[in-house]
Amino acid sequence: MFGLRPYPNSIVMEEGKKEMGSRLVQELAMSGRDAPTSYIQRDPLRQINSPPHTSAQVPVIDLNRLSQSDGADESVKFRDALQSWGLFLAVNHGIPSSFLDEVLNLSTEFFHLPLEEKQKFANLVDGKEFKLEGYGNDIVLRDDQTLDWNDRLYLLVQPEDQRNLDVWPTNPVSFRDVLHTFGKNTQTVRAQILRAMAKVLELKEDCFVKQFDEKANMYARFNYYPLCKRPDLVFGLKPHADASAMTILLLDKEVAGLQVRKNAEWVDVPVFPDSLLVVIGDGIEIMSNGIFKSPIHRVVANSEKERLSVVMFSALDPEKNLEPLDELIDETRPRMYKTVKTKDYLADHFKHFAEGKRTLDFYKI
Ligand SMILES: O=C(O)CCC(=O)C(=O)O
Ligand SMILES: [Fe+2]
Repeated sequence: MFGLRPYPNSIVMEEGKKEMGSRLVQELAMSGRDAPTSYIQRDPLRQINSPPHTSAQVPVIDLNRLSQSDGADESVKFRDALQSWGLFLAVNHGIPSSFLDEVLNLSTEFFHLPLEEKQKFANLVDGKEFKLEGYGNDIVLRDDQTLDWNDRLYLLVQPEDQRNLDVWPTNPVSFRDVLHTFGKNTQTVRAQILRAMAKVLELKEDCFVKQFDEKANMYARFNYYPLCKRPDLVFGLKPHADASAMTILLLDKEVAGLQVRKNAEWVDVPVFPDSLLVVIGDGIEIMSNGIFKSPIHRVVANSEKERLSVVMFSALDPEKNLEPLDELIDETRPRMYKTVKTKDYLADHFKHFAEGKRTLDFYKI
């Protein structure tokens, strides 16, 4: 989804709306009843079952080769992936596969806990005050909002001193430690990618990496997609672009479902064990002055298998301005986006996501 914390980070939902939003999808799925109308896609342009027609395949990039002196061909692939796809599957990223398995297993264990156990970390207080962090589902801001068929756990991971441990699960017991380590690992992978981005644009190596200072935000979003009886009518996650600067995802090892929009078609992101999926967010699209693309993507629901993803969103310090790098503006490539404070962009995105609009469009010059 949008991924990041809006400001303020706690909102009281209106009467009527809270009934729409306070049910967990897992409960709905277990009840065996049909999906409530609030989950049904009403927009005819958003056909769910449009099967991918294309033979285009999501690029796979070897991160280790990118940094080596003989990695020129990999750099060409990398640049093309960022410009024409806005995402790629990263292999040789340096995180041991046994650790990635642990992250996925613990996440599954959490979602399989009894409801009362998970509710201890709920994002909804007294059934109406919606907190951005914690376990639950979408805040409902509008009567005509279409909800998504997933429950999630959403946690600020960095800066470390701003963590809200009240909503960090203590069950499974190693959950917190593993998330802490995964956050550090993701940060290392992020730095590797940001340096490689600078290199392919022939810029100073640290020009992107230095934007992510110690106040930069990293959020984890654990998405759980229960079985859905009507995947033809309901999205696991509706089409959106990420408002982050960069998103690094650990996807389910067995069940696909994520699709990316490419050349006016939906392309499946394949199951690819031990890889990480790297998605450019609006932040990097803006900083790169539109050279790198923040792609539209969505998750289709599944009537036979549940699915899980662990998503790490990176954004700048909320107080920092988001704007194109000076080095990427000239007469041939004029500035394409207005300057906006990161926290204002995120707040806007939060509103636009509920309305089904794309935030980036409001900042184009
Ligand atoms: O679950 C997935 O595969 C994608 C999740 C996603 O796009 C998001 O959380 O922003
Ligand atoms: Fe996303």
